[in-house]
Amino acid sequence: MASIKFENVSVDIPVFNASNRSLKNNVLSAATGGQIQPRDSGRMSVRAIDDVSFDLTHGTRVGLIGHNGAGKSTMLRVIAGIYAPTGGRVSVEGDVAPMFDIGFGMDPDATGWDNIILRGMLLGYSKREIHERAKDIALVSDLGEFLDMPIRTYSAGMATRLAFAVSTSIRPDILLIDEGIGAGDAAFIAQARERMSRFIGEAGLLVLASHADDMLRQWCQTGIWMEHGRMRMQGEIGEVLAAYHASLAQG
Ligand SMILES: Nc1ncnc2c1ncn2[C@@H]1O[C@H](COP(=O)(O)OP(=O)(O)OP(=O)(O)O)[C@@H](O)[C@H]1O
Repeated sequence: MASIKFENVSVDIPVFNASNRSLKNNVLSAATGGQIQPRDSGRMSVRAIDDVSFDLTHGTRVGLIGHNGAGKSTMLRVIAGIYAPTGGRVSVEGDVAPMFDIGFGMDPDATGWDNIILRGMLLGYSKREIHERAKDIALVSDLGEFLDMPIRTYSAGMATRLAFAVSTSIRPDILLIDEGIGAGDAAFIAQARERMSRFIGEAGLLVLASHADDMLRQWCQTGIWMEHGRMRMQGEIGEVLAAYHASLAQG
């Protein structure tokens, strides 16, 4: 059974080359971003997540809502184990498939075929399993003979196709999606959306960070509204979106 539990989780990201001079005292009133804090010896850090607690259980499809820099992507990275929390506790049960950081686990000098194996193993396949699936994945990517070429020769859209084909070949317990599916032409996006819908249906738990209301309403039943790294509201997706938009309208 898939589950994600955050207990008073905070994430501070140190920033080493920020200019103190450009940071105004009223920076917290800015509409975007996390909370910028001075650290010892003049260094700065951004509190991207601030004391967040929630409990997501199997069958939940939750949308992360909020302004630019509110902490949505950071939250997904913490769930994926890419960032460790600097405070609090995170427990995640189940296999996680992150559909972002699309170049993660890809080697630009290796061929498309080799990258299918590399990324597949990074997502938890055994060597044998990924070799068995490589042909199907290649078909989905629709990259034909380009699969014999190093992926540094691919366009951004072609690399996305490959990463997407590998990522959606697993059956995840937990699926993490950040915003749009990435670069691609209309035909690919249509195919990707269809494949994604099926993929979402198979996952035990979905966390989707997005600014697109239609996507959030279509795929999520509940929402978490983030503001400057804090959780402002959790509830039924329509209610959370309405409250979020009402706050934007007030300025
Ligand atoms: N690598 C990093 N170095 C420094 N600060 C970072 C880093 N990654 C994120 N942040 C900061 O953490 C805060 C939260 O960022 P995050 O990417 O989680 O926001 P978001 O809600 O996903 O935003 P968006 O909707 O624009 O994608 C922001 O203030 C951002 O500047």
